[in-house]
Amino acid sequence: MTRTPVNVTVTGAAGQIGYALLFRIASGHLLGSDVPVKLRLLEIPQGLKAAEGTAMELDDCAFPLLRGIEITDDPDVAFDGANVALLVGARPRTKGMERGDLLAANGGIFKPQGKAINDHAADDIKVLVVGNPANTNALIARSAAPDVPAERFTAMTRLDHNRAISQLAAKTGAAVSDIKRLTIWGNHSATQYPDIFHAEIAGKNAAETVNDETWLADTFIPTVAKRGAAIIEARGASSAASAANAAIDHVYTWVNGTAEGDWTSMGVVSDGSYGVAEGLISSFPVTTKGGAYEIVQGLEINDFSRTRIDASVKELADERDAVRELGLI
Ligand SMILES: NC(=O)C1=CN([C@@H]2O[C@H](COP(=O)(O)OP(=O)(O)OC[C@H]3O[C@@H](n4cnc5c(N)ncnc54)[C@H](O)[C@@H]3O)[C@@H](O)[C@H]2O)C=CC1
Ligand SMILES: O=C([O-])CC(=O)C(=O)O
Repeated sequence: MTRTPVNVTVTGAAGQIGYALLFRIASGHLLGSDVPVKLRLLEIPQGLKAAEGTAMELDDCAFPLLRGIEITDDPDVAFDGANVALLVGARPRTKGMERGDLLAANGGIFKPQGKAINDHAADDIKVLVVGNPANTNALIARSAAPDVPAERFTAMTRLDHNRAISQLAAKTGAAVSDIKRLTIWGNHSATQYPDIFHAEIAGKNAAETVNDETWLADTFIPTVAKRGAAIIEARGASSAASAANAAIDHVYTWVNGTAEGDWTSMGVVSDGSYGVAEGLISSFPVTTKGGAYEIVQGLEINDFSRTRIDASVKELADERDAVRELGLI
């Protein structure tokens, strides 16, 4: 049977994450090894030539699942009929730029993109925002798309989730595949909270297995939360391949489901669960099935976790207030 290709739009396609991401989408890792895709690459005018170069390389791979590539600097064209949108392109913070300036600059990108998604995307559109500040950029895009169900806008905390699993595996000597039910709460920023109190290592509670609150507070949490900065320091450039890998994992899990007994972390619109103000796009533990996700309910939150979740959610609320003041939402 010939399947209809899925339209996948990638913004910031000529950037470093784009370069690591596009080949894996085209080879079937985003949606599945039997799902053909059509790529739409959105860039700013200065990025179009480099995007064309990447498209030439994609052609040269002769990927059987890749059914077309279109390159444009027009969001209305890029999101026309889009089923999946990966919003990677963002304005990086430059020297002397205040946080408010960064939010304003990104508002100029994510507001029109949200509107273009609202007006042109397919009814089943799923959006992943990677570009930083990812949670608040997702909030801006979502607010500009009132006709799209709010739960279709998500922000990426899967890289943090994967980083936390890897750190926990290294600490305990466990295999990565033995670690389940880890949670990233809050913002994709240094305030994020990687929570191992509900995690399991080979079926045993992770916090009890580790049994070392000093390591948890002073090593594990800051290592995961500041990993992005450590990569920049070491590599001289921000995480690209691991970020692309996490974007693939995020969408693949959203579309294809979490394993029985496990969950993942996604930045999703809060319904008020766990005291996170309704409407904020915050990271939660979620299960996915049939292309939809649900926030895991009923987890007991201890004092150690509560303080840290609250701090990260407060930062999200502050960012929301700042973009509201700027008229972006
Ligand atoms: N959520 C997460 O876990 C992570 C997020 N990031 C973020 O992802 C973003 C992209 O990172 P890189 O690829 O390394 O950056 P990059 O600077 O290499 O590429 C960004 C690309 O976006 C393009 N762009 C800028 N404005 C655009 C617009 N309005 N429409 C379309 N394209 C536009 C630029 O021309 C550039 O080609 C950054 O904001 C970075 O901070 C990076 C790592 C992890
Ligand atoms: O810190 C950055 O700029 C990139 C990022 O989001 C990460 O690696 O987590």
